[in-house]
Amino acid sequence: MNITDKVVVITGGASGLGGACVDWFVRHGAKVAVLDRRIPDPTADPQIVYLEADVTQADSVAAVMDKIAEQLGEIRVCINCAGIAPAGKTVGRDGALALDKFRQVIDVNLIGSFNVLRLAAEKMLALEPLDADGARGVIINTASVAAFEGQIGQAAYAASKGGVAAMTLPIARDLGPRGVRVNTIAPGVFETPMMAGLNEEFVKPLEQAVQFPKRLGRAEEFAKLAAHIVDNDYLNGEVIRLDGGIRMGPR
Ligand SMILES: NC(=O)C1=CN([C@@H]2O[C@H](COP(=O)(O)OP(=O)(O)OC[C@H]3O[C@@H](n4cnc5c(N)ncnc54)[C@H](O)[C@@H]3O)[C@@H](O)[C@H]2O)C=CC1
Ligand SMILES: C[C@]12CCC(=O)C=C1CC[C@@H]1[C@@H]2C(=O)C[C@@]2(C)[C@H]1CC[C@]2(O)C(=O)C=O
Repeated sequence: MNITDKVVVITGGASGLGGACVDWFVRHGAKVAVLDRRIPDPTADPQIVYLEADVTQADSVAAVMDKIAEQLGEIRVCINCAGIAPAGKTVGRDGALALDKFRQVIDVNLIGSFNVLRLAAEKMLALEPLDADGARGVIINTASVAAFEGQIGQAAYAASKGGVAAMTLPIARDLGPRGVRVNTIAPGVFETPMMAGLNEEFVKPLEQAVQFPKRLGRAEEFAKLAAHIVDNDYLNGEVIRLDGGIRMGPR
């Protein structure tokens, strides 16, 4: 799908990987709406529509989708980047991990992604196809290499991202017959505010664990893959690692 003039909804677009997608898609002629629970100064870029919502909330996300369709037009692309990555061992110094902490990570990363994509897909399915194949839209989710190699303290995070990876194919099967493709990117370790604040002592070994190039991923590299997924009409139902070949160890 050519992205020029297409409406692209990006969750978590106020920061990091989502923010890089916002920049990339705006630069390449898309109309971008950001859905985030934390909105930057809305006057900063008049080309972008910022809407505040929590991805876990059914009603407010539905209202935001209506508003985007009203303000920008036909929603053709949805990129789910909103997520959280708190760590917590199953049984730590203070005892068993609080169930609410585990639930919150599943709620934001897994249920939040599904909530957004189901409502975006509903909008896409109501649109006319764009080409002879019957293409109506594209959905991109963000998992993590933790879906496959969760580290110590990442039971909740790995479970949430494993869920995102696992739901990719069945959702592609649900929506494919009606012209919507669904793919997931599983990033390795990227330089974003989520990683900011980690000192050299933590970052160096992570960089060394990457096969090549020996550095953290750049957010723009994530955006480039998202753009390729949108552009390549034959890519569907796939989970794509973007990780420089890293395989995470236990810690
Ligand atoms: N940075 C990294 O190394 C990696 C990140 N990821 C995943 O990529 C995605 C983006 O991560 P980063 O850009 O690094 O993080 P980030 O912390 O820079 O950005 C996350 C954004 O999501 C928003 N957000 C969080 N919870 C929300 C909610 N309930 N409703 C609406 N918005 C919400 C935040 O406000 C923030 O703007 C996340 O899903 C993360 O798990 C996956 C693998 C590696
Ligand atoms: C980079 C990690 C793992 C992959 C992912 O999906 C999200 C991440 C952001 C938080 C990082 C994750 C990681 O690799 C371990 C660290 C760096 C984590 C923040 C603290 C962390 O657990 C650590 O410092 C380990 O030494």
